[in-house]
Amino acid sequence: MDRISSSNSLSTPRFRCFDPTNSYPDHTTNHKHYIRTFSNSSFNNNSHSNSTPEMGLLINSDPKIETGEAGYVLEDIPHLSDYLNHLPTHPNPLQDNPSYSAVKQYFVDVDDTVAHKVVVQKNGPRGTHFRRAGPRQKVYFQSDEVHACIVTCGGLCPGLNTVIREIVCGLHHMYGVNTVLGIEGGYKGFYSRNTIPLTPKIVNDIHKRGGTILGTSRGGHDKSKIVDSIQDRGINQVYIIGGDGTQKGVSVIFEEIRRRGLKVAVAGIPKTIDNDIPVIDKSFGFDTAVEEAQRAINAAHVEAESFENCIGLVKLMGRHSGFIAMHATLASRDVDCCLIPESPFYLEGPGGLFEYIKRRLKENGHMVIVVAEGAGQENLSENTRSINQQDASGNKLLKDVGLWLTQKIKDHFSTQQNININLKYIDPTYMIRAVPSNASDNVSCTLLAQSAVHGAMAGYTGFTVGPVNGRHAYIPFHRINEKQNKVVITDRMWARLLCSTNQPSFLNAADSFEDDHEENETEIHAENGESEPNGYNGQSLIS
Ligand SMILES: Nc1ncnc2c1ncn2[C@@H]1O[C@H](COP(=O)(O)OP(=O)(O)O)[C@@H](O)[C@H]1O
Ligand SMILES: O=P(O)(O)OC[C@H]1O[C@](O)(COP(=O)(O)O)[C@@H](O)[C@@H]1O
Ligand SMILES: [Mg+2]
Repeated sequence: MDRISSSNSLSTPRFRCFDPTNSYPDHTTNHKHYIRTFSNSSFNNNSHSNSTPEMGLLINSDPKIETGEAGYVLEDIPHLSDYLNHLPTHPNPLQDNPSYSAVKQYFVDVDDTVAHKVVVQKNGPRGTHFRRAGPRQKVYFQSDEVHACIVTCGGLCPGLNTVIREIVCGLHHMYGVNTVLGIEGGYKGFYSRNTIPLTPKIVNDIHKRGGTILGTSRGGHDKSKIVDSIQDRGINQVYIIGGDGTQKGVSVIFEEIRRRGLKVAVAGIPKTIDNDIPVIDKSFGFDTAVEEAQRAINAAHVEAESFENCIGLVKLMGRHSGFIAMHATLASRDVDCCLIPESPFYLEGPGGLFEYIKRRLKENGHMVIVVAEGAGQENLSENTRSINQQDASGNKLLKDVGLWLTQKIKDHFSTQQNININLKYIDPTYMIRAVPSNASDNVSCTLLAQSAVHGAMAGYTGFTVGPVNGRHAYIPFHRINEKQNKVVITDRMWARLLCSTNQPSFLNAADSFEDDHEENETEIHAENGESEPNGYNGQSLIS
């Protein structure tokens, strides 16, 4: 097995994945290949161990990348045994669980990996793969040894409570774990808030409620204090549920835990209503958000139909990624125009928004516009745009594109066209975020939680779990944190949307898009190479 830095080699030898949770004769030699460990004496969960490489622990934090035949690449995740010697293993208790023991295939095979891309060319390389999630034959924790904790960070998203519930129940029912702590109020809760014990009884009904029973927050990520708190409490499995910001925070926490040489498994569970996390097919809560957005769009349509020259305008979530707006538009069929951050638009002149509005009102007497919150920010004038203002987590604060559009449309039609426009603006953001997850998201949450639990019990650490082409995989942080997932407007999904609304593409007359946004275009093409042809990360909703 070779370890490489990046490239796909077609000439590498035949390969067998090394999985420390299954017994193979080449176990030790293989693993020592990329992580050298001199000692595990620094493992001490009761003092703030500050082991450094100089003190005896040599830690390689490079990505674990292995190659195989025909351009096969495995982007692997860290394992506790990478930096801790002589960790005892135990048979997986699921082997005695009647639900799992009957069929061997319920356990993950050592060679199972999940392909990042499913659309491939006949002679192309096999490409990037991730380790498949699921139960292993061996575990690295005994049931009564596990002290787990769960924290939720960032904005709300439907399904948070379901994930909490299923981690607690998964640990208890599958692995006999009884000690799970809830950290209240996001990252800062590790050092400034109380904890609550979580048992299957306490979490029994929480999936029916919106929000998170643990509370959440932005900001307050203090790596040292968080890891101190983890050590002080004797926690050895950390489940962190949150979005793109949170996953960056998990990565930092994991690095510190590894630096201190702690036997603590760290698992990130991606939560993003905006669907802006790369690699994974989609995040839990997304389907619920799209479904809930239909209510706002329906209301806008009813209003628009009822008044003369009426426009229903709905602002949906999506700071940098227009997935909710795009899918809500495609689902609704009542939307005449969808504006997203990835597709710059303009108001005046041929091919612009005003021209289109005028035509639709003439043809139909009313129209519905859906705008993602991050759309058109480049159009908002300097005095309406909040330059450099950030929330506690460092996210740029956006101005309300809905209010801006409302004003611009009204001004334009009353002064320049002498047409009195009725405009009904709906911002359902917090109503959408606060609902409980729907049935399909509940299933996603359950699978995510269980995959995270299987991974941590098997000693894996420093990973984010998520569906990749419909199969759950353990994804290394560098892949999750390297970029944001965005709608690729050169992919066919955007063409489908343009076709369904019949709106202008805003591409033809916008010379500025080609000239002034050269960097943007490069980015779009680069991303296009990374994404599936359907414009979605993985599984297509509409093929
Ligand atoms: N680059 C980063 N490094 C460490 N922590 C971060 C980073 N970015 C965000 N965080 C922390 O992650 C948490 C959630 O981030 P935020 O952006 O608010 O929400 P989300 O995770 O939903 O994107 C916050 O507590 C924030 O301090
Ligand atoms: O008002 P808040 O709580 O900062 O949340 C608003 C933001 O939350 C989101 O819904 C989700 O953002 P996160 O992924 O950072 O949680 C964004 O679409 C929106 O801008
Ligand atoms: Mg975010």
